[in-house]
Amino acid sequence: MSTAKRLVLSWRGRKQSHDSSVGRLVAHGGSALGSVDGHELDEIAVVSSNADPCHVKYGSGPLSTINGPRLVPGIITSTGGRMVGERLCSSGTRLDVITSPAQSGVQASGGVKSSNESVPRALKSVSKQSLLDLVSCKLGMSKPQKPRSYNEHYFSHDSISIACANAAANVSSAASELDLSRKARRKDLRSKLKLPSSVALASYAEAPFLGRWRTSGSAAGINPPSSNHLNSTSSCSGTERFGFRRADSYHPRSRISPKWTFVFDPAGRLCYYWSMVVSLAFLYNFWVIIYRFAFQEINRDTILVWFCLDYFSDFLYLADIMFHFRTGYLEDGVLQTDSTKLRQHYMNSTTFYIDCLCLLPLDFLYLSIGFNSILRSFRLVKIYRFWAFMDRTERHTNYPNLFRSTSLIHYLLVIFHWNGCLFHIIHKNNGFGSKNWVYSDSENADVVKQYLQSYYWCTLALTTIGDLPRPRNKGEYLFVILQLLFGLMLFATVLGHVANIVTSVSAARKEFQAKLDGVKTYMRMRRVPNHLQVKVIKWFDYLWLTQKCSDEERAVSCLPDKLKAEIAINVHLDTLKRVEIFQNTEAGFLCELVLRLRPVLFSPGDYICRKGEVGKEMYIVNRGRLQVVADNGRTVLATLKAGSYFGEISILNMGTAGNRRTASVRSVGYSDLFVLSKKDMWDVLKEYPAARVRLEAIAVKRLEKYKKAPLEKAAMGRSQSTPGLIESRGKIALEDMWIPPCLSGLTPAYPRSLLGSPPRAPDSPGSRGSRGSRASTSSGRSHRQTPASHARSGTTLHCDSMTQLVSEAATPLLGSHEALESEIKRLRERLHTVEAENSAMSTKLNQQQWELETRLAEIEMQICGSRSTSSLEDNERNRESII
Ligand SMILES: Nc1ncnc2c1ncn2[C@@H]1O[C@@H]2COP(=O)(O)O[C@H]2[C@H]1O
Repeated sequence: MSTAKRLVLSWRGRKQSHDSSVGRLVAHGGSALGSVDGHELDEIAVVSSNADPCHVKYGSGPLSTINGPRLVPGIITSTGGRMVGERLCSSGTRLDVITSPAQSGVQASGGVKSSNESVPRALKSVSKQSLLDLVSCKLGMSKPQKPRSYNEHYFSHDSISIACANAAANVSSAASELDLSRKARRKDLRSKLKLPSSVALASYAEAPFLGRWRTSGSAAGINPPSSNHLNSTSSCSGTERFGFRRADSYHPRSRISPKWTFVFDPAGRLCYYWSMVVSLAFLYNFWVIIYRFAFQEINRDTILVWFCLDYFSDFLYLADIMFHFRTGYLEDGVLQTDSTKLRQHYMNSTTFYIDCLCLLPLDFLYLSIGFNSILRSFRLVKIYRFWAFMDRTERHTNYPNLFRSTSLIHYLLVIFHWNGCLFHIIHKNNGFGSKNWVYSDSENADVVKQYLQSYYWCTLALTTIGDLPRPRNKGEYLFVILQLLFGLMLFATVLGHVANIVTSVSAARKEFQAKLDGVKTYMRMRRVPNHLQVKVIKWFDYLWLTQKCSDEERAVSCLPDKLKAEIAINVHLDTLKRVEIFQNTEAGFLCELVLRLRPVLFSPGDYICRKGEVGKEMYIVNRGRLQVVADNGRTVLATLKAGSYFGEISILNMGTAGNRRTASVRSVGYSDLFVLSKKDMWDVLKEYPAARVRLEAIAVKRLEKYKKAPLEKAAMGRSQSTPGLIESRGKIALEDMWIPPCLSGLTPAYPRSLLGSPPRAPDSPGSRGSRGSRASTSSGRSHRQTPASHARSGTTLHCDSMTQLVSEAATPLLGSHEALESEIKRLRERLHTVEAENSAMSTKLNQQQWELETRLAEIEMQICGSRSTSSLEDNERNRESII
């Protein structure tokens, strides 16, 4: 067992026996998923896993290198302004120790590969983390990266020491403690490894870097550490996988002249453009070889030009072989970048032999048989490159049907071209005994005309249009029959392709039409009123005109969740950013929300919500105009435009009417909104208590603003009859509610106790919490309802709902006995609802409280754990002390 492997095991042992937060050991073997079975560990690196998201990079895209930077996809790598040592000193509470086989003692750290147990966790965290990164980048939340010194780039022994020294000067005493504990831990590790002190945990590898230039001077001492292969990735997007780096710039001591090296990512753009160039070279051969063979006359005057073009295309073929030597490939899903492996992989592949075959130098035969372009026919084997290029273009293009049509036409033209040239060759060689069956003036015409005549003949034959000169002998008959049969097949194939293209072009329209027809049939069957039918059809019109997909969720349903999330972020985030309520909130919070948004479309005049309804959703205006209207439906209290939001008050239970809508909102024209359900909102808020406090604070402010606005007046005018913006009077038992004495005689079923309460006495002992006038109560309420208190209080909803009950109970407008009775019934029902909600709310709050406490305890444990020294005894002591 290698020393490094022992290190792994020893760390694993420690990991099992201690809290996992103390250190995380990540083994780096040869296999993609970090299995160390059968692999020697050759590299060791220490990476802090709690780096700032924007200072942390993952394998760019889904791929990572195995032998260059050696990253398993999803493993966090240090990239940011803070070097590892610094992070270790200042904030790291968890260490990832990456080991791999000792090439010469412990050599350069080639990168990161996780141990079996750490991989799934890392992958999981990464998918979320990368989304967070995406959101952070989109929001511009990423912290500016500090310019890094050479030492900061790499976590060599020196760099760690220097970083620790630098950091020690800056960080707090707590950080220094952590620093010390880590130094002790490193010492401990060193002693376990029995390595000389000059060999640091983070060592260098002699591995190439993915898409990076490096110097040939890759002596152990000056090699950069592997983790940097992604360090210089330009953005948080993690999409750029090709870049260059001079390794001599890594280390000031380096005096070796730079020799550039690079590896191409097969999925990268560079590879794509290169395949385009090679495809052009192939196309040249594809069109020209047969043409020059059929019409050899053209060679006489232009031989030099043809030579130049031929050998230029050969040069491109040759360059393609070189290119292949430096093109990475995937092994177990991980991009290989090791030059030796790349070379071996290419040379052992069929592609290599095909590429060599393409360049078979039959040209030497020119010397004996003279110039004949058919000797270059092996160049056509390169067609595999052309097909690959076409496939990729078809996958990537935004106009697939246009591309398919163009490609089909091209294939047709090429087939006609080859067929025409073949026909001309037969004709030139005296046909099948006679030349009567071909056009007569061919002999005298110039080359271009002869070519066009042949092409024309083939077009007639292959499109089965006919009108060909009649064949005379058997050979001619046979040839023309074959031509016509081939033409038939070709025609059928082309028709099929064209039909496919046309179908896919009109697929969206057909689907839309089918939906519309279905709805129309349904409305006719159910005798839906005409005006409604017209409204529905207009809604479809708008949908079609704005090119909206009626079922956006279904459109992306086949994608994996992570991709869906990324799409959702890109589609919705801009809208969310405009919404004040979500500005300056945590990226993770937004990320969670964005995944839960559903687009909806409202027609002109539609009420999105009505005052007094139970609020179940909040809305964000993406496009369109909406009006907040008073009860009468005419008084407009506010107009909402893109970027506005509404419906938050009831779903946050902030209104005086608890979870009831405080106003009605109507769509003026077609409105394009995002809906966020109450459940989703609360699910997210559960995880982000700070965001919740903030949202509630904004909601409180908004409520106050509404109250100052005309809404208050409008609401007051009709607040006696409807739930809504009615001022809080505190919590009053139903029994204590006041009934106007004039009605008491008419209410035999009504509890007598109710009648005893003084009429709307604000200071009544029965009206707990009621103080002062309506206005003062209002301000008192808003004062009481601080976000924090609201967030913590499980009684707010109860209070609000009861307030509403009180207000409604205090309504003096009930004119008759029946009305009173029905009102009592209604109030009782509502009371039950409110009680049910209240108990559900308290359960939720209890759960939240429990979660917070647990989290707090965890963090305390972590802090204690990270301060501990590496020794077992210390950890044990810490644990005890925590307990
Ligand atoms: N005066 C107002 N100005 C703007 N928006 C309002 C006003 N009154 C109510 N709203 C919004 O309309 C929404 C109606 O439902 P909610 O009470 O849940 O939340 C309400 C607010 O978001």
